[in-house]
Amino acid sequence: VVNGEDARPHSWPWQISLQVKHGSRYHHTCGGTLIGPRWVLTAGHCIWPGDVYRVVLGEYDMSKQEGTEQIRDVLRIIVHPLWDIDRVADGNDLALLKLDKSPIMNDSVGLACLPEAEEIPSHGAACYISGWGNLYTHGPMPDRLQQALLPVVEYSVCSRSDWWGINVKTTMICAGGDVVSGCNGDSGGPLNCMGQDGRWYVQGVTSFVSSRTCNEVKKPTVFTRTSAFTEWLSEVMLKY
Ligand SMILES: CC(C)C[C@H](NC(=O)C(F)(F)F)C(=O)N[C@@H](C)C(=O)Nc1ccc(C(F)(F)F)cc1
Repeated sequence: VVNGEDARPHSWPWQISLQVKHGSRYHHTCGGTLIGPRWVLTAGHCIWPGDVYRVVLGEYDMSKQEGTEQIRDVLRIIVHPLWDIDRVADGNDLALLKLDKSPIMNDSVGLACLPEAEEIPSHGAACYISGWGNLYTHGPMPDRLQQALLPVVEYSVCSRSDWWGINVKTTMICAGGDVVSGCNGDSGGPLNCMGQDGRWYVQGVTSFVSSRTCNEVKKPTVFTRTSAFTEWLSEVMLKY
């Protein structure tokens, strides 16, 4: 997250760290969101065939053992059937991870809400990105979870030719801009928007930023819009 701030510890209890095994060690590769007792939502582009993953919940400061961390193995990975790394602009950048067993729900680990089908956060909606992604383009990863309030950019603006043009679809949400943005390593994490009921909804899954720089003017961060995939999400979680 570029130009964000340290989140208050465990204030986004559904935020997870997706970690990939390299040799004998695991390291953070993407964010994700706990949306069911045994289900984590992340980005399709976070998943590489053959890699071994684990999920760390209740994480805050990556440099410390805080006693709130819970580690789970990934039993099954379902990537959206239409996701294609060579067609990023087509969207569908989603994957569901089934955990070997549910984490213990407590003050540090909890569920995010999924929005209703086709619910679009209004332009004024308060949406926060959260993640351990780079603090700036080619910059360092933070130790502590970062957050930033990202203004939602209407599709009519985001799809202008000098903005994302035809690379943004209505199954995506644009938010942020040239000051605050997501950055590499935030992939798969949530765009947290507060609903009328005062609950937090995961309206987006961090998908892409400009390949030139994370916070580029007229290239807001692009999220997969979860309310466009409610049927697929519920089908998968019911079936597997
Ligand atoms: C691996 C990528 C598919 C996703 C990767 N995502 C991220 O770094 C994050 F954290 F913002 F989610 C990214 O934006 N990386 C930059 C370097 C990139 O490739 N951006 C990008 C790729 C394709 C398009 C498109 F859609 F226009 F084809 C736009 C931006």
